[in-house]
Amino acid sequence: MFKIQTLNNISRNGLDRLPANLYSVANEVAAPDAVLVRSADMHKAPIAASVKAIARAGAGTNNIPVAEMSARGVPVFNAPGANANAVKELVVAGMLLAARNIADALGFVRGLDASGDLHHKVEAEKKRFVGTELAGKTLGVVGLGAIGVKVANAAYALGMRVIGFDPHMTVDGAWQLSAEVAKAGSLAELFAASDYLTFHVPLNDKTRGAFGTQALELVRPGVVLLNFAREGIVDAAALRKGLADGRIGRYVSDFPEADLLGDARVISLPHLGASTGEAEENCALMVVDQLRDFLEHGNVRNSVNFPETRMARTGSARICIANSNRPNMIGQLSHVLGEAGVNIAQMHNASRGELAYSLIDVDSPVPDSLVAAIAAIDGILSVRVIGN
Ligand SMILES: NC(=O)c1ccc[n+]([C@@H]2O[C@H](COP(=O)([O-])OP(=O)(O)OC[C@H]3O[C@@H](n4cnc5c(N)ncnc54)[C@H](O)[C@@H]3O)[C@@H](O)[C@H]2O)c1
Ligand SMILES: O=C(O)[C@H](O)COP(=O)(O)O
Repeated sequence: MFKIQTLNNISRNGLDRLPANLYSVANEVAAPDAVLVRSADMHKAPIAASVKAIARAGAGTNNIPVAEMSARGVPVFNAPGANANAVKELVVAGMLLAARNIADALGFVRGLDASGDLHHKVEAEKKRFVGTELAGKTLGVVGLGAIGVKVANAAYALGMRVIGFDPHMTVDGAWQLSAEVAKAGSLAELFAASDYLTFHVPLNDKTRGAFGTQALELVRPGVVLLNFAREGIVDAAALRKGLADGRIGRYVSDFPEADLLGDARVISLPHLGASTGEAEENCALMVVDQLRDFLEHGNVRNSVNFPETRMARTGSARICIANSNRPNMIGQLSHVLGEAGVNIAQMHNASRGELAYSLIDVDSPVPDSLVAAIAAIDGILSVRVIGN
């Protein structure tokens, strides 16, 4: 029986894919085998030594101590693209909210006194909310991954000119991107050309503050800045300076900030990007399937720290080993197996950066003494036996 701890609400349809005879699922679990999480901050509390995998039912994994998990030989999974359409739709809504002054206009109507001539009040005041159209404006998209590509294509379909920047774009992403989206040679070029600017990059040491004081010098006065990625992508000081001097016309964000709540130029949503029934279900289905494949077979799909590793089972016991990616690890492993008289039926080894992962199917049961001998090899991060 595998014990799964959920740190957030996970879509029921996903959890229903965990058969009750094999899995128990709860919020509070002693010694869980795996954790299912969305945005809960896993940096704050220690992660139990029993945890063999963490599955993020969403895209961003900055709430998970991925490097620490790598050092422990624990894979972190996510659900690439599973919530991208939901975010795309909200970004389009965000551009429209800003362009047409919709939040202010709604506030005005909500505050109207129902008595008297409503029609007159509406017609007299509507000039306060005159907006602009998206068509013909230029959108700059930073990060052309699952979300950025969809946003770029949608904006083009709305009649916008679109320019994008992503130095690490995948071939799949390039196939999906409209040929009409122009490629910016640099961030500076993109900043200078954009009426609307949207970020769709993960938060990490390279992207933190990607919109900072330098960007502020380059952007068009009155630019509409959209941040549906992560709060830290937009530098706090640059944002406040840009709003104060009018360089930033509007800031539309999924991450409300306390001191900007009352600022009419700031439109904040409560981290709603992926909050649709469809996206929540897509994410949960994807990561639950990946988690099961890992726990039951050791296979790795869509991990952010482990290499893709899949091998059909031979029906015998399987040893799953994560180790530091350095010379002679396989040599030492096969030596230890040979010493224990255990024959390798088939094996698959893959590496990613500093980590390597092996699946070894063997012809006979794996004694505890062999597991201990493998674990004792210098550089072994984790070892697990399935189907003994
Ligand atoms: N608001 C929400 O609810 C919500 C929902 C989903 C994702 N997100 C955030 O959006 C991010 C992107 O999601 P995604 O599904 O598109 O991820 P993704 O991995 O498909 O795409 C990210 C893209 O950013 C690019 N990139 C990385 N560093 C870059 C840099 N320095 N400059 C330019 N491009 C760079 C990558 O090459 C990749 O193409 C997530 O990491 C997450 O933080 C937010
Ligand atoms: O990175 C993500 O997938 C989003 O930020 C969604 O977060 P959520 O699952 O907490 O809605």
